Amino acid sequence: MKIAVDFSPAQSHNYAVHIDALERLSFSGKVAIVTNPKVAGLHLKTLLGHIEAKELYIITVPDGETHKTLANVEYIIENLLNHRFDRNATLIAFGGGVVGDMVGFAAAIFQRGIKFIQIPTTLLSQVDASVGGKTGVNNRFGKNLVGAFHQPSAVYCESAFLATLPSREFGAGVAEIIKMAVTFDAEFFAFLEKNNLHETSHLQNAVARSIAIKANVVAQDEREAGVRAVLNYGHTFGHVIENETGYGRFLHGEAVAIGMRMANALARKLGYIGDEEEERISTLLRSYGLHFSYPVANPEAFYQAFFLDKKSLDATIAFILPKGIGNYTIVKDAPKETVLEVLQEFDR
Ligand SMILES: NC(=O)c1ccc[n+]([C@@H]2O[C@H](COP(=O)([O-])OP(=O)(O)OC[C@H]3O[C@@H](n4cnc5c(N)ncnc54)[C@H](O)[C@@H]3O)[C@@H](O)[C@H]2O)c1
Ligand SMILES: O=C(O)C(=O)C[C@@H](O)[C@H](O)[C@H](O)COP(=O)(O)O
Ligand SMILES: [Zn+2]
Repeated sequence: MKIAVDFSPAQSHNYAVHIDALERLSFSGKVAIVTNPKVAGLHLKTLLGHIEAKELYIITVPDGETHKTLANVEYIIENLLNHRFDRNATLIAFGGGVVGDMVGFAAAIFQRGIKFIQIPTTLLSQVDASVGGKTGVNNRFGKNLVGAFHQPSAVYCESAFLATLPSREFGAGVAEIIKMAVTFDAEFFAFLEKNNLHETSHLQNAVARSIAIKANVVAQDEREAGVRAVLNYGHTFGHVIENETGYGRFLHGEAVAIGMRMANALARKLGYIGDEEEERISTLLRSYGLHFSYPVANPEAFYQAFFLDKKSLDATIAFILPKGIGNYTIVKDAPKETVLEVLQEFDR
């Protein structure tokens, strides 16, 4: 199957997301596969069987969110310079979203931009991170605060790679799937309520639907001037949680799941969803182990951190909230007291 990411009329960077269709990839210029030791140990041999290149290098970066740093992007770039890479070169991001975001950023800035291909190996990176061209790294101030929009030239999602994924990582990917259903597609949400994604055919269906939603959104609004911000549902809160907890306690998808429940509590207080809708979303999250307790230690500090969010413009915070199920609203005037109430009451 193939899903187009079509930026018409500016078609220069259109590409396709290929699902279970990885055959032979041939390159005339130099190629570097960038991965981490875990993914390399599990799947690199399989990938190498699909690559044909005169000069191929493997670059490994350390595993984990704490390593999604500018220093590691520089490490990738120095490897490319050592091997005399030029503008005809291609990078292949082989791993989860951490590898994908860093490799995409390295490709965006190496000699002002070279091609890269995403071969995502986690559920989260297949349904979300590999599509749409958001690349970048974290720093001590927060998540993804340094980066660039740089679209891949192709994405290959192979379900076979997911066979080795630990169950917590599976759940983290489901969180981003639920995010897309809550905000864009009530029918998809009902599908998720009825069908367990541990069953292969349901998972295949959900992966394809999520990618189609994401492709459609980013094609309309590549640089997040409007609708793309909705893909940030749960993230305004979730990114603060990831940063507060040192990028170690929760996986990205888990922090987003907590963030979605915080956003839902705000949406309920502001009248955009009712108790029943809030409960339906919580029940679905709970069924994938995504119902974590997170008493907010310092609500004021948590609130101040929202101003570092990239959606915060001119000192205004933008909250992405569900409006019923399958629809969204972007709220820029949420009263501070109401937001603080949500944070104070959360999980107590
Ligand atoms: N650019 C975007 O649009 C976008 C979207 C969503 C998330 N993200 C970013 O993606 C990151 C999260 O990505 P992630 O959830 O893939 O995390 P990750 O990249 O850290 O991967 C999760 C873990 O799974 C391991 N792994 C990868 N593939 C495996 C496999 N097939 N079998 C066994 N283990 C495997 C990794 O080595 C890692 O330990 C965050 O940094 C987040 O900010 C970016
Ligand atoms: O593609 C997008 O747009 C998203 O917001 C997808 C998110 O799941 C992802 O975590 C993204 O990296 C967050 O974006 P950010 O701009 O808030 O860093
Ligand atoms: Zn995300």
